[in-house]
Amino acid sequence: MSARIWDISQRLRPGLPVWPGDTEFAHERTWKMADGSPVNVSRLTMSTHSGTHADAPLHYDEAGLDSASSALEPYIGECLVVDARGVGAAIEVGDLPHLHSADRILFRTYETFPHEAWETGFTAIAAETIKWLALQGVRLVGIDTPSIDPQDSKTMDAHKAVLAADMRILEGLVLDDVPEGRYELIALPLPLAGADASPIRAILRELT
Ligand SMILES: N[C@@H](CC(=O)c1ccccc1NC=O)C(=O)O
Ligand SMILES: [Zn+2]
Ligand SMILES: [Zn+2]
Repeated sequence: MSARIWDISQRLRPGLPVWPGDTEFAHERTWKMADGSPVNVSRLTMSTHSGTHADAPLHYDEAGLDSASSALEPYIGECLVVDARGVGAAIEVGDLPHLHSADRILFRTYETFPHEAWETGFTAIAAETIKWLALQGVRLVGIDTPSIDPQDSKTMDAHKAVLAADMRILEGLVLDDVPEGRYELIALPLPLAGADASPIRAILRELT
């Protein structure tokens, strides 16, 4: 019996809700079998932060690594899924369970993931919480909302705290069907040279 897999990735399709003002998701057929081409080929137009994605340090640090340069270790390995529903504007240190040892933490904040509409006022992560997680040895933090900072943030305090601790970030996860607990995370960024983020196919696999 193979280990159970949870797909925690948004479906990338035209109409995907994106950050206000960001690039809409689109794909266009550039070679068509219907027109006699031997194959169908398409072109994608999308934001680096479309759907479920991994921020690269370059997103919040002009001198930071791009998506093609980051080590892969943070994005694959044991993780802890934490239910943070109802905590309000930001996940505070007091909202955290006793972590034991966790290298990667994923936070669920939505009762139901808003697949069809952009939701403002989403839950962020307080910078103090990022600093505390870094002291616990956490290398990667993930969340089901579009950002670890509030939508109107101009100082990006949580991203700056991630930078100071050289942690990695996943955003736009879909955790509705995932019970709290420990899993194997596989969520690798694409080697997109020069990119500030990368779409990912994020999955959780049951630990055996
Ligand atoms: N997923 C992004 C959201 C974000 O910061 C953003 C995305 C598109 C355009 C502007 C953005 N941020 C601030 O203006 C993040 O890393 O938080
Ligand atoms: Zn992002
Ligand atoms: Zn981010």
